[in-house]
Amino acid sequence: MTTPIDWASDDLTPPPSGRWDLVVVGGGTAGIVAAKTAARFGADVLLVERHRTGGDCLWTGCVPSKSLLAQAHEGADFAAAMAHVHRAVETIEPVDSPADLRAHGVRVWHGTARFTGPGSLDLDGTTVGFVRAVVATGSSPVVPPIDGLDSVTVLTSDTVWDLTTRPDRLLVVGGGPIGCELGQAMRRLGADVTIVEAGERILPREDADAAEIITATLRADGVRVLTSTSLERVTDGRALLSDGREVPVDAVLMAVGRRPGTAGLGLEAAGVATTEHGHVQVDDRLRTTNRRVWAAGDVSGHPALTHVAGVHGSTAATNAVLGLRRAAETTVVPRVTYTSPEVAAFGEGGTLRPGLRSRTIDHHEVDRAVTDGTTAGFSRLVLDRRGRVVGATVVGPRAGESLAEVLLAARHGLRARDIAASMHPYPTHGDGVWKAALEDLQDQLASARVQRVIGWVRRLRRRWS
Ligand SMILES: Cc1cc2nc3c(=O)[nH]c(=O)nc-3n(C[C@H](O)[C@H](O)[C@H](O)COP(=O)(O)OP(=O)(O)OC[C@H]3O[C@@H](n4cnc5c(N)ncnc54)[C@H](O)[C@@H]3O)c2cc1C
Ligand SMILES: NC(=O)c1ccc[n+]([C@@H]2O[C@H](COP(=O)([O-])OP(=O)(O)OC[C@H]3O[C@@H](n4cnc5c(N)ncnc54)[C@H](O)[C@@H]3O)[C@@H](O)[C@H]2O)c1
Repeated sequence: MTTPIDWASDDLTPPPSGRWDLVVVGGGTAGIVAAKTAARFGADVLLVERHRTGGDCLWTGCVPSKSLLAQAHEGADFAAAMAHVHRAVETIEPVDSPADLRAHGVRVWHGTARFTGPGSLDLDGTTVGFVRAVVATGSSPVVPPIDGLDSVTVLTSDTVWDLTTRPDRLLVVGGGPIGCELGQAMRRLGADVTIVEAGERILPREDADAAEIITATLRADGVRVLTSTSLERVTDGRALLSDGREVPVDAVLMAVGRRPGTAGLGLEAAGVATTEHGHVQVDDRLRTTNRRVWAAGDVSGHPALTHVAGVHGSTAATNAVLGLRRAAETTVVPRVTYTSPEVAAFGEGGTLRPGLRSRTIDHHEVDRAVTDGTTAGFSRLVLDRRGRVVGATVVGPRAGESLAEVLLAARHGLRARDIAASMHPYPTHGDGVWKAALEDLQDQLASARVQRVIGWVRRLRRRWS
């Protein structure tokens, strides 16, 4: 996406080689939130961004993908959909702009940062010192070497937004959130789409029942979903798959995961260690092996999600500037795949650990799903022995929104009966979660112990009256 960034002349002049309270490397969600948080605490903050502030989420991730999906679900044509994508990015861009960072008291510099020591950075030839630093350099798509790939158009989530015409036949490699979202969007925009997933099912992080519904929906849309399959090579415009199948293709979209952004960052010079997967190694407070350096966002190995990057960016900056010891949130971390229907989940799920129970409401029992004709889905709560909410999966329209109350409940140790006790508007999709909580409450009430107490109270009342 080529929308230019409005850098001020100040952003293009290297900052004075002084010592900053906090230097933030990377101007994506994690870096922006870290820098603004630190500036709010009165720190002298320098943010260094080598490409464009806003990072992956704004330019190549959440914003364009959700814009494309919205248009695809409406049945727009490709050109109109892409025009909407670009408008949405331009509309949101000012919130992440250098101007907005400056308005928050952050000094912004457009250039590349590289650590030269435990308290110093090289900024394209200028050395600056720091008391503390936050690494927020994000991640980038992995493109595995595959024979003949250079004979077709190879797309990633970085480049797909530059397309001006729709590829007629698209092979998507990888059935994770990117492959499913973009695969469904491109199919609904008219492309012939095949998704090949090496694992036994798509969306491997999600509940198997959720993955089954998304597989069925994609197939109903006309997407070829091939699991336990990978791309072997490309010859003469045909993709040769591991199951022996040949699929004609115009373009291949690589969606097989991401690589943390640590190359050329000079982390060794700073004494910042990385994990075996190449992420910056952080402790539970997001501090690296250099006590003056913190890390947040995709580069840290925590789930690669914008809300995680933002919340952790704030935690890292707060710990760095104020010397607090706040632990990074890792338990109540929601994730949503924005296919139609959406898959929203957090916490415990899948095969349940001993002591946990689940309550599932099929959306055939949710009146709003019936009225809207969107019954492919379910709401599932996972509860501990005391009935506290420790996980959930919702599959359905706007499932991400249905998750909000469950997240609040989990964060505050509330029980299913607390959700059951709060009146919900009728008819909404949120009825699925409410009904799951009510069902659990009714089962508790039906237990022998509770029935004995109820019988005793009844007999007592009869005697008194
Ligand atoms: C297609 C797609 C859809 C997505 N959809 C969602 C979604 O719906 N919801 C969700 O929660 N998440 C989504 N994500 C994930 C989300 O975009 C990322 O988790 C989030 O943007 C990560 O933010 P970050 O700040 O860690 O990194 P980034 O946004 O990648 O920012 C890192 C920045 O650091 C800069 N940088 C790197 N090295 C240097 C250096 N040496 N010097 C200076 N600057 C440097 C880069 O230029 C970049 O701007 C999606 C991702 C993709 C690809
Ligand atoms: N809605 C959202 O929140 C959203 C949307 C898109 C991306 N994201 C973030 O971006 C991250 C990256 O997404 P992603 O989908 O690229 O990666 P991913 O790691 O989540 O999924 C990659 C998929 O590709 C499969 N795979 C790996 N190698 C393969 C091969 N050679 N052939 C076929 N299949 C192969 C994996 O089994 C996996 O299912 C996500 O983990 C997520 O955190 C979030």
